[in-house]
Formats: sequence, C-alpha cells, structure tokens
Amino acid sequence: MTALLRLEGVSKSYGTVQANKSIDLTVDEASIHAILGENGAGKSTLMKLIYGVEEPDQGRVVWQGRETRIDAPSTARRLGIGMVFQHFSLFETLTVVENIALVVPGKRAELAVKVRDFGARFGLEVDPFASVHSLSMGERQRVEIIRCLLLNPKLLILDEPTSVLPPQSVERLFETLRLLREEGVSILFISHKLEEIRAICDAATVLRAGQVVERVDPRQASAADLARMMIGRDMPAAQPGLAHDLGEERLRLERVNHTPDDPFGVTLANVSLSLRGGEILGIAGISGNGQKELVRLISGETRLGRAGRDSIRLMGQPAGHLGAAARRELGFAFVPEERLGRGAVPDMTLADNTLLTAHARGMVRAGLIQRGRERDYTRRCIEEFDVRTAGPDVEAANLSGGNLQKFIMGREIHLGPKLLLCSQPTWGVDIGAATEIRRRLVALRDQGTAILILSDELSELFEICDRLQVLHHGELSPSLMTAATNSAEIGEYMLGRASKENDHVA
Ligand SMILES: Nc1ncnc2c1ncn2[C@@H]1O[C@H](COP(=O)(O)OP(=O)(O)OP(=O)(O)O)[C@@H](O)[C@H]1O
Repeated sequence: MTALLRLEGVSKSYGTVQANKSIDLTVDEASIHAILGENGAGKSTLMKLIYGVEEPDQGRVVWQGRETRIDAPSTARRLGIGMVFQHFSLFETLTVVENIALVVPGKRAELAVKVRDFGARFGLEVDPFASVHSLSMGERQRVEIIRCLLLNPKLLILDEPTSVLPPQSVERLFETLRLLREEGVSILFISHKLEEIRAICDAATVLRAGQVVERVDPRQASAADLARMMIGRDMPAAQPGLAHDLGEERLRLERVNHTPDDPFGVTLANVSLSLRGGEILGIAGISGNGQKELVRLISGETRLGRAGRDSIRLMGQPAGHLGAAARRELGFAFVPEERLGRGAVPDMTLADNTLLTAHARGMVRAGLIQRGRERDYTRRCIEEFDVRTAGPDVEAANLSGGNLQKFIMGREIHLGPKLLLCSQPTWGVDIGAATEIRRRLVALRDQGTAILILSDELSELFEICDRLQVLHHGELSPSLMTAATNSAEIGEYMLGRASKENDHVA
C-alpha cells in the first residue's frame, strides 16, 4: 500500500508541556486508521498539526510522497484534508445548503443537487433545504461530513464522531465510512470506544504521554489489549456497589409542563420523577428529546416562577422558583454537559474555577478569598481524580477535554452533595478514567447521595443506575428497575414505540 501521509519525528510543545514527542505516523491510502490514547495523550494536538490549526516545532510532514508545510486549515483543505470536529460548526438558523455554501464554492441549487447525490451515494441522506436547528445530531454530523466530501478530500479526520450519536446511528456512520474507504478515501478516527475501533479500523496508533507506544492491527487485538497499551497497565476493575438503604426524597418533579423560551427548544409535558438519597436514577434517550430543558429546570437555570414553586422539590423543599445559587445552598451539585463555558470558565485558572462552586467550603472569609483553602481543594481534586495538569494555576482551557471533565467531576463530588445531577459524566473521558468516575459515583451513592444521570451511553446507565427512565419528545417514561429491564425495552422507549403503561413501574 502507498502512504498517503507520513509524519516523521513530529513534536509540539505548549510552554513546558510536550503534547507530541517525536511522532512517526503513516496513514495508508484507503485505510481507516485509529488514534487512541488516554485523556491528554496528545491525540487532538496531533490532529491539529495535520489539519494546520497548529504547526509542529520539529519534524517533517510528507503528503503524497512530498514534504509539505500545512500552515493553515485552508492549506489542509486545498491538499485534500478535511476534518469534522467534535463540536459542530454549523449555523443553526441557516439551512443545510446555506451552511455548505459558506465553505464550498458553487451556486445553491447546484450544491443542493450535490448534497442529494452524495447523500444517496454514501448513506448520508439529509434534506438540503432543512434548517439546521431542526436536525438531529446524526443529521448534523452528516451535513459536516458532506461538507468535507464536497471538497474531494483524500483524508478525512473524525474527532470522536460517535460520541454525539445515538446507538442506532453509529452503525450507519460506519457503513458510510466503509463506503468512503472503498472509494479510496483514508480516515483518521479518534475514539475512546475500543470496540468501535476494532469494528471499523484497519490500523491503529497508540499514544501515551505524547509518544507513539504501539502500532497495531486493532482487528487482531482485544479491547483489553488496546486498553492496556493505552494506559500501560491492566484496566481497573469495575466495583460492584454495596447493598444500601434508601434515604429521604431529595428530588421530586410533579407533573411539570414547561415550554422553553428558545423557539427550537423541546416542550416538557407532564414530567414526574422522584429520587431518594442512596439511589442513582438514569435518564436515557436520544439527545434533543428534552434533556437540555430538563437539566435547566432542575439546575435552576430555568425558573418556574411562584406558581411552579411546588412542582419541583429539592431536599423536600419547594424549589421551582429558586435560582441556581439558592439550589446549591440546599446541597445540590451539578456537572453540565458543556464543560467549557458552563462547567468551567476557560480563561480562569483551575483554582478560581474551584471557587465558583465550592466557595462555601470556607474559601471566603470576611469578603476575602482564602487562597490556601482554594488551592488545597483544587489540588485534592487534581490528585484524587488523576487530572493530568501542572497544577491549580493552569487555565481551564489548557486542559485536554477529558482531563477538564475529570476536574469538574472531582470538584462537584468533593462538595459531598445531597443531590448530584450529572449530564454525560464520562463524555470524552478515556476508558480507565471513565471506570474510575463511575466507581466514584457509585461510592457517593453508597454514602447516601441521590444521583441523577443523563447519558447517551446506555451501557453506562445499565452499569451504574438503580432505576431508569427514558425521555422521548419531552415526555418521561415510567420508572424501570434496571435489573428488570434490558436495552431492547429501553430502545423501544427511546424511539417512542413502547406503551406508556408498563409492568415494571417502580
Ligand atoms: N492550547 C494549549 N495550551 C497548553 N497546553 C495544551 C494546549 N492544548 C493542549 N495542551 C496540553 O497538551 C496535552 C495533550 O492534549 P490533547 O488535547 O492533545 O490530548 P488528547 O489526547 O486529545 O486528550 P482528550 O482525550 O482528553 O481529548 C495535554 O497535557 C494538554 O493539557
């Protein structure tokens, strides 16, 4: 096979952090090549070097046999390199074809025809005239991929493409990727999901602490082998939870009806749930079915006003009218889905980010910030949650995605909350760290905390939740005991096909 791209001795540092150290990488033509490694191993940095977002400090980039300088994404695109980022870059209020016309030259009508052609050819069907806000995450991803394909790429970089997709759409995406490979396109595929890598990739390069530690054919390795290569030791075993008694009710939603101000939001209808200390309730569902609206209602970002004060109760008290800070004072803690911007302020240090939610832990006295306490708390989060960073003074934006997630989880768990709401607790977190986060959540439950988890990953919900409810079109299914249901039944609820009456109502 011929090499499409070769990196030779490529290095990149950010200040004192060497994110990539003398990396050699060969991507063959018409291959699907996985890049795997723990959080902070240097995967995103490497992709940024290939796509021209950053330039290497050292080393050579050889594209189709010729040494090449990729100094900007526009250069990369011109060479035939496309990239689909984890966070989509589409404008919600524009149509599909309007979004595409921002990057791809051509008349709208011609582009619309091409969108349909590519859609039919690669299983990427999407209506070119639909507004992006009306599309599911899977459809948005298709738009991003089509937009890259219209520029005729030879190499397509996908950064954790399946983390935004419901399980049903993953297999479809894989079919598309296989078709692309048959047409001669190479794909660089970043994922933490080892089984997916084994299913779709024909080569894999494993990074650890910025260096290449292994090159394997993932089809010949087990998921456990791949995990061991990534973390350099055996995977921590999942720990079963202890038998535990339920405490008092910590969260109650009583027939909540709510239409958000956001014109593209989902109306919640007749939503009821009850959660007690010492249990984990998981909310399953395909994203875009009211998860965002539910989280906002519980966290206090959306308030219901006086009339709705009793329809949400926290720690037994009417809370529908309370704001976010007042709810935290009752013992509520919250890990939002968006870690940058909502979970942490990007240009503030980790220590100052600690202060934002943990200030009541003796960090402010007589109006003065107790820097020592702030730093101690931050250091404990960093150490206990194995956050790979130089220390409390590093700005949040400089952490890798998974490491920032670990920090935010640590910060909220350390508060010892009575009620913890987590949205996508292990999103973008590597397999070792995800196991550790789930273990900590189970331990927190065993100490009596009530935990509500929203997650796209059904396997995660089945692993740690005592009960499950499914959100579909703004309505919540009955509560199902995890031990008495299965993924097929939950899947039916996710697609809105299950009957509303159910035998397993808890
Ligand atoms: N702009 C930056 N400034 C300073 N340090 C950075 C910057 N970007 C990345 N780093 C550091 O470089 C290292 C590699 O980060 P990178 O984002 O490439 O990891 P990753 O393997 O993609 O992780 P994840 O799986 O968590 O996304 C990390 O230690 C990170 O903190």
